Amino acid sequence: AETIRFATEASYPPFEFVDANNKIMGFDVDLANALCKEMNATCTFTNQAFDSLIPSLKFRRFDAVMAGMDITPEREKQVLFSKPYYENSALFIAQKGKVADVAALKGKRVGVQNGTTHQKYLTDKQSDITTVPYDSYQNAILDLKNGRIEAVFGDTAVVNEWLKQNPNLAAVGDKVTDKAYFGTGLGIAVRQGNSALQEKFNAALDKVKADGTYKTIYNKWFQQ
Ligand SMILES: NC(=[NH2+])NCCC[C@H](N)C(=O)O
Repeated sequence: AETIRFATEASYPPFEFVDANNKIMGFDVDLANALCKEMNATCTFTNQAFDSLIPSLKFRRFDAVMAGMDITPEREKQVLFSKPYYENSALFIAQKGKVADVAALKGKRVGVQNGTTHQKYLTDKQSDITTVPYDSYQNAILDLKNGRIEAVFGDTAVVNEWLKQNPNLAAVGDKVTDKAYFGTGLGIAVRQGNSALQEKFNAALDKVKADGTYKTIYNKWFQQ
Protein backbone atom coordinates (compact mmCIF):
# COMPACT_ATOMS: atom_id res chain seq x y z
CA ALA A 1 0.00 0.00 0.00
CA GLU A 2 0.96 3.60 -0.61
CA THR A 3 2.28 5.55 2.40
CA ILE A 4 1.12 9.14 2.82
CA ARG A 5 3.41 11.21 5.03
CA PHE A 6 1.51 13.91 6.90
CA ALA A 7 3.08 16.82 8.77
CA THR A 8 1.32 18.75 11.53
CA GLU A 9 1.98 20.92 14.57
CA ALA A 10 0.57 18.97 17.46
CA SER A 11 -0.07 21.49 20.23
CA TYR A 12 -3.53 22.33 19.00
CA PRO A 13 -6.25 20.23 20.64
CA PRO A 14 -8.80 19.09 19.61
CA PHE A 15 -7.31 19.16 16.08
CA GLU A 16 -3.95 17.62 17.02
CA PHE A 17 -1.99 17.08 20.20
CA VAL A 18 0.53 14.67 21.70
CA ASP A 19 -0.87 12.31 24.37
CA ALA A 20 0.89 10.90 27.45
CA ASN A 21 2.38 8.09 25.32
CA ASN A 22 3.84 10.61 22.87
CA LYS A 23 1.29 9.67 20.25
CA ILE A 24 -0.17 12.33 17.93
CA MET A 25 -3.95 12.33 18.30
CA GLY A 26 -6.97 14.46 17.49
CA PHE A 27 -9.70 15.20 14.98
CA ASP A 28 -7.26 15.73 12.09
CA VAL A 29 -5.46 12.45 12.81
CA ASP A 30 -8.69 10.43 13.02
CA LEU A 31 -9.99 12.02 9.83
CA ALA A 32 -6.67 11.46 8.01
CA ASN A 33 -6.71 7.80 9.04
CA ALA A 34 -10.28 7.42 7.79
CA LEU A 35 -9.32 9.02 4.46
CA CYS A 36 -6.22 6.82 4.15
CA LYS A 37 -8.33 3.74 4.83
CA GLU A 38 -10.64 4.78 1.97
CA MET A 39 -7.58 5.28 -0.22
CA ASN A 40 -5.97 1.95 0.81
CA ALA A 41 -3.00 3.92 2.05
CA THR A 42 -0.99 4.03 5.28
CA CYS A 43 -0.77 7.40 7.04
CA THR A 44 2.18 8.62 9.09
CA PHE A 45 2.23 11.84 11.13
CA THR A 46 5.22 14.02 12.02
CA ASN A 47 5.12 16.93 14.44
CA GLN A 48 6.97 20.15 13.64
CA ALA A 49 6.79 23.95 13.90
CA PHE A 50 3.69 25.43 12.29
CA ASP A 51 5.57 28.00 10.22
CA SER A 52 7.78 25.23 8.76
CA LEU A 53 4.92 23.05 7.49
CA ILE A 54 4.43 24.60 4.05
CA PRO A 55 8.19 24.96 3.37
CA SER A 56 8.72 21.28 4.34
CA LEU A 57 5.89 20.22 2.06
CA LYS A 58 7.52 22.10 -0.80
CA PHE A 59 10.87 20.42 -0.01
CA ARG A 60 9.09 17.05 -0.37
CA ARG A 61 9.80 16.01 3.21
CA PHE A 62 6.07 15.22 3.45
CA ASP A 63 3.18 14.56 1.11
CA ALA A 64 0.45 16.46 2.94
CA VAL A 65 -0.14 18.96 5.74
CA MET A 66 -3.12 18.60 8.04
CA ALA A 67 -2.84 21.04 10.90
CA GLY A 68 -6.08 22.90 11.44
CA MET A 69 -4.89 24.93 8.48
CA ASP A 70 -7.18 27.54 6.95
CA ILE A 71 -7.57 27.62 3.19
CA THR A 72 -6.51 31.16 2.24
CA PRO A 73 -5.85 32.85 -1.11
CA GLU A 74 -2.30 33.59 0.04
CA ARG A 75 -1.51 29.94 0.87
CA GLU A 76 -3.17 28.82 -2.35
CA LYS A 77 -0.35 30.57 -4.20
CA GLN A 78 2.03 28.04 -2.63
CA VAL A 79 0.07 24.80 -2.17
CA LEU A 80 -3.04 22.96 -3.35
CA PHE A 81 -5.84 22.41 -0.85
CA SER A 82 -8.45 19.68 -0.60
CA LYS A 83 -12.04 20.84 -0.34
CA PRO A 84 -12.81 22.27 3.12
CA TYR A 85 -13.22 19.57 5.77
CA TYR A 86 -14.16 21.83 8.70
CA GLU A 87 -15.94 25.18 8.93
CA ASN A 88 -13.74 27.56 10.88
CA SER A 89 -13.74 30.92 12.67
CA ALA A 90 -11.49 32.73 15.13
CA LEU A 91 -11.99 34.14 18.62
CA PHE A 92 -10.12 36.20 21.24
CA ILE A 93 -9.68 34.92 24.78
CA ALA A 94 -8.60 36.88 27.88
CA GLN A 95 -8.63 36.67 31.67
CA LYS A 96 -12.20 36.73 32.90
CA GLY A 97 -13.50 40.24 33.55
CA LYS A 98 -10.35 41.97 32.29
CA VAL A 99 -11.21 42.86 28.67
CA ALA A 100 -14.66 44.24 27.81
CA ASP A 101 -14.49 43.90 24.01
CA VAL A 102 -12.10 43.71 21.07
CA ALA A 103 -11.86 47.53 20.93
CA ALA A 104 -10.41 47.46 24.45
CA LEU A 105 -7.42 45.49 23.08
CA LYS A 106 -6.08 48.60 21.30
CA GLY A 107 -2.47 49.14 22.33
CA LYS A 108 -2.49 45.81 24.19
CA ARG A 109 -0.39 42.67 23.64
CA VAL A 110 -2.14 39.71 22.02
CA GLY A 111 -0.49 36.28 21.55
CA VAL A 112 -0.70 34.24 18.33
CA GLN A 113 1.18 31.29 16.86
CA ASN A 114 3.87 32.12 14.34
CA GLY A 115 2.81 31.66 10.73
CA THR A 116 -0.92 31.45 11.43
CA THR A 117 -3.85 33.27 9.89
CA HIS A 118 -4.40 34.79 13.35
CA GLN A 119 -1.02 36.47 13.22
CA LYS A 120 -1.63 37.69 9.67
CA TYR A 121 -5.12 38.99 10.46
CA LEU A 122 -3.92 41.02 13.44
CA THR A 123 -0.98 42.58 11.61
CA ASP A 124 -3.11 43.35 8.53
CA LYS A 125 -6.42 44.37 10.09
CA GLN A 126 -5.81 45.29 13.73
CA SER A 127 -2.57 47.21 13.60
CA ASP A 128 -3.45 48.98 16.87
CA ILE A 129 -2.97 45.67 18.64
CA THR A 130 0.59 44.56 19.47
CA THR A 131 0.93 41.05 18.07
CA VAL A 132 3.19 38.76 20.12
CA PRO A 133 4.29 35.62 18.19
CA TYR A 134 4.72 32.25 19.95
CA ASP A 135 6.04 28.87 18.78
CA SER A 136 2.96 27.22 20.27
CA TYR A 137 -0.42 28.28 21.59
CA GLN A 138 0.39 26.48 24.84
CA ASN A 139 3.11 29.02 25.56
CA ALA A 140 0.78 31.90 24.62
CA ILE A 141 -1.83 30.63 27.11
CA LEU A 142 0.86 30.36 29.83
CA ASP A 143 1.78 34.01 29.28
CA LEU A 144 -1.89 35.01 29.27
CA LYS A 145 -2.33 33.37 32.67
CA ASN A 146 0.87 35.05 33.95
CA GLY A 147 -0.39 38.43 32.73
CA ARG A 148 2.47 38.95 30.25
CA ILE A 149 -0.06 39.38 27.46
CA GLU A 150 -3.66 40.65 27.52
CA ALA A 151 -5.30 38.15 25.16
CA VAL A 152 -4.74 35.24 22.77
CA PHE A 153 -6.32 34.95 19.31
CA GLY A 154 -6.99 31.43 17.96
CA ASP A 155 -9.47 29.12 16.22
CA THR A 156 -12.88 28.97 17.92
CA ALA A 157 -12.87 25.19 18.51
CA VAL A 158 -9.43 25.44 20.11
CA VAL A 159 -10.39 28.48 22.19
CA ASN A 160 -13.39 26.50 23.46
CA GLU A 161 -11.00 23.76 24.57
CA TRP A 162 -8.89 26.32 26.50
CA LEU A 163 -12.08 27.67 28.11
CA LYS A 164 -13.03 24.19 29.30
CA GLN A 165 -9.59 23.74 30.87
CA ASN A 166 -9.20 27.25 32.31
CA PRO A 167 -12.24 28.57 34.21
CA ASN A 168 -10.48 31.91 34.76
CA LEU A 169 -10.43 32.70 31.05
CA ALA A 170 -13.30 34.07 28.94
CA ALA A 171 -13.98 34.73 25.25
CA VAL A 172 -13.88 38.37 24.11
CA GLY A 173 -16.20 39.72 21.40
CA ASP A 174 -17.70 37.79 18.49
CA LYS A 175 -16.27 35.11 16.21
CA VAL A 176 -14.15 36.52 13.38
CA THR A 177 -14.95 35.00 9.96
CA ASP A 178 -13.14 37.31 7.51
CA LYS A 179 -13.03 35.21 4.31
CA ALA A 180 -9.48 36.16 3.43
CA TYR A 181 -8.22 34.62 6.67
CA PHE A 182 -10.64 32.16 8.31
CA GLY A 183 -13.96 31.97 6.53
CA THR A 184 -13.22 29.37 3.86
CA GLY A 185 -12.63 26.41 6.16
CA LEU A 186 -9.77 24.08 6.99
CA GLY A 187 -8.11 22.08 4.21
CA ILE A 188 -5.46 19.43 3.64
CA ALA A 189 -2.50 20.94 1.78
CA VAL A 190 -0.53 19.06 -0.88
CA ARG A 191 2.19 20.26 -3.25
CA GLN A 192 1.26 22.31 -6.29
CA GLY A 193 1.08 19.89 -9.18
CA ASN A 194 -0.01 17.00 -6.97
CA SER A 195 -3.62 17.21 -8.07
CA ALA A 196 -3.67 13.38 -8.11
CA LEU A 197 -3.41 13.32 -4.31
CA GLN A 198 -5.73 16.32 -3.96
CA GLU A 199 -8.41 14.48 -5.95
CA LYS A 200 -7.97 11.31 -3.92
CA PHE A 201 -8.46 13.28 -0.71
CA ASN A 202 -11.55 14.97 -2.13
CA ALA A 203 -13.09 11.68 -3.23
CA ALA A 204 -12.31 10.10 0.15
CA LEU A 205 -13.81 13.12 1.96
CA ASP A 206 -17.03 12.74 -0.05
CA LYS A 207 -17.10 9.07 0.88
CA VAL A 208 -16.58 9.50 4.64
CA LYS A 209 -19.14 12.32 4.70
CA ALA A 210 -21.72 10.20 2.90
CA ASP A 211 -21.27 7.06 4.98
CA GLY A 212 -21.39 8.73 8.42
CA THR A 213 -17.71 8.20 9.32
CA TYR A 214 -17.05 11.95 9.26
CA LYS A 215 -19.98 12.63 11.60
CA THR A 216 -18.77 10.01 14.10
CA ILE A 217 -15.28 11.51 14.18
CA TYR A 218 -16.70 15.04 14.40
CA ASN A 219 -18.93 14.14 17.35
CA LYS A 220 -16.03 12.44 19.12
CA TRP A 221 -13.93 15.63 19.16
CA PHE A 222 -16.39 18.51 19.02
CA GLN A 223 -19.34 17.48 21.15
CA GLN A 224 -20.18 20.37 23.50
N1 LIG B 1 -1.71 22.87 14.40
C1 LIG B 1 -1.72 24.15 14.57
N2 LIG B 1 -0.96 24.72 15.44
N3 LIG B 1 -2.53 24.90 13.78
C2 LIG B 1 -2.70 26.30 13.85
C3 LIG B 1 -3.69 26.72 12.82
C4 LIG B 1 -4.08 28.16 12.94
C5 LIG B 1 -4.94 28.70 11.83
N4 LIG B 1 -6.13 27.94 11.63
C6 LIG B 1 -4.14 28.78 10.54
O1 LIG B 1 -4.47 28.18 9.57
O2 LIG B 1 -3.17 29.47 10.45
